[in-house]
Amino acid sequence: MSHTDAPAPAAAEPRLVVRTFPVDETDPLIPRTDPRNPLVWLRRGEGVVGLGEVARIESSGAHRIEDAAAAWTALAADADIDDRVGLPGTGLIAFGAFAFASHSAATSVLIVPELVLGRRDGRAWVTRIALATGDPDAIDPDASAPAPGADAEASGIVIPEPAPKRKVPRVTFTPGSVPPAAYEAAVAEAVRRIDAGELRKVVLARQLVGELHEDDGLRATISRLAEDYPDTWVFAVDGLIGASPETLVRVDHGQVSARVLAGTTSRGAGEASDRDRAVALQHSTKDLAEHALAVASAVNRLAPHTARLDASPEPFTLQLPNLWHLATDLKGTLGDGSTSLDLVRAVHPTAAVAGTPRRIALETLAELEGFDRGRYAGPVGWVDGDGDGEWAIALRCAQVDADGTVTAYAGCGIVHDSVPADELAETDMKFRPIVEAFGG
Ligand SMILES: C=C(O[C@H]1C=CC=C(C(=O)O)[C@@H]1O)C(=O)O
Repeated sequence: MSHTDAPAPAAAEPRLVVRTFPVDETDPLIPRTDPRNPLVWLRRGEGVVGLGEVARIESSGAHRIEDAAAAWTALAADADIDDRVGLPGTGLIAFGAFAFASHSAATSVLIVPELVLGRRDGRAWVTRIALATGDPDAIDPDASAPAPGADAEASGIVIPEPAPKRKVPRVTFTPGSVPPAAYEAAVAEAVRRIDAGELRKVVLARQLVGELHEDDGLRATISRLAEDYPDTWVFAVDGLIGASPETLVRVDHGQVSARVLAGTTSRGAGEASDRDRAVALQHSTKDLAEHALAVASAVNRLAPHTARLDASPEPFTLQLPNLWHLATDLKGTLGDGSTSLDLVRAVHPTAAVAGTPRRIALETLAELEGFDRGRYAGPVGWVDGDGDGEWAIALRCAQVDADGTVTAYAGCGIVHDSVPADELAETDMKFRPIVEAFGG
């Protein structure tokens, strides 16, 4: 019997082989990521960047988050993981970005990179992820368990050199489908509906659109965001790029946290006027009402999953280079073994990006905005093999499409005493990070 007549072996399911090693240093991270498809998650210089792609989970529709979560759990359950660092972001991870709305044409993605470089708490690491088919001949020998004491170098892992610093690409933005006057009219209509008792709050956004001609300039844009807005989550996932100050939810070994933002004012010109603006924000009935609804939506959705959940007693003012926000931090303990993606599903969309009541707010914003938000205001972040992860709300961001179209988004919470011209001015403040990071 020739070998071709032998019974075919059962097709083996592909499985991920994951090796994390400590290394001396991975700084700077952003200049080492893939120039064309950067994967980035950073705050205050710490976090992870990814290169390459070994697996991608795509989903869409009303069940996009739970479908992705189930596929991820199945993929991770089978993975062969050797993590010699043991920090958040080491071992197996996927970067993710989800569409805001169930009806969106945008796909939601979880991307497993081939190489992850990270730094946290003064430690640096590299993770290599390979897809093995189960056929011993197909397994990359370098990706199988390294000999005891082997390090990244001995395992054949080469850390990419950082690219030289370059100027940010220049993108000229113009209003998208909602010109400024139409935005003001939409805000006025939302206030009318709120006053008529149809809903209490709705978040209305508008877009700016531009064209990117240099497809490898994105690392400079992301570096600029990280330099100018170090206290935000700077992210890049599948062309979605931004610097969000709002933590949707983090899960780390049973600990849950979130930062809820809603209520905004501009920075003052001098020190005294800047302080006055923050104090006025903290006492503004309009902003406090807008904020309280956002906190209530997050707390009500997280509470069933937590054994304990504490909120900072009063909203505090969060200073960013372009504006002040009202902020509330939530901290708690997981009560039901949920993963970070389970909690993402539970809380998204909060009233910081949708409104109250949620269903009516979603219908109202879809009608009054008149465009597909794509992944703007959706969850963006990462999840690990145990389900822990960090997720922000994709704000102060733009989606860069394969044809070079750049769509930036900004929105405002509208309540009964919102003034259309003020809300329009607020969107301009919120566009600033992303417009400037594209040379504007
Ligand atoms: C919807 C956005 O911001 C939200 C987060 C913080 C403050 C907000 C506000 O004051 O309106 C928004 O709720 C956006 O930046 O596009």
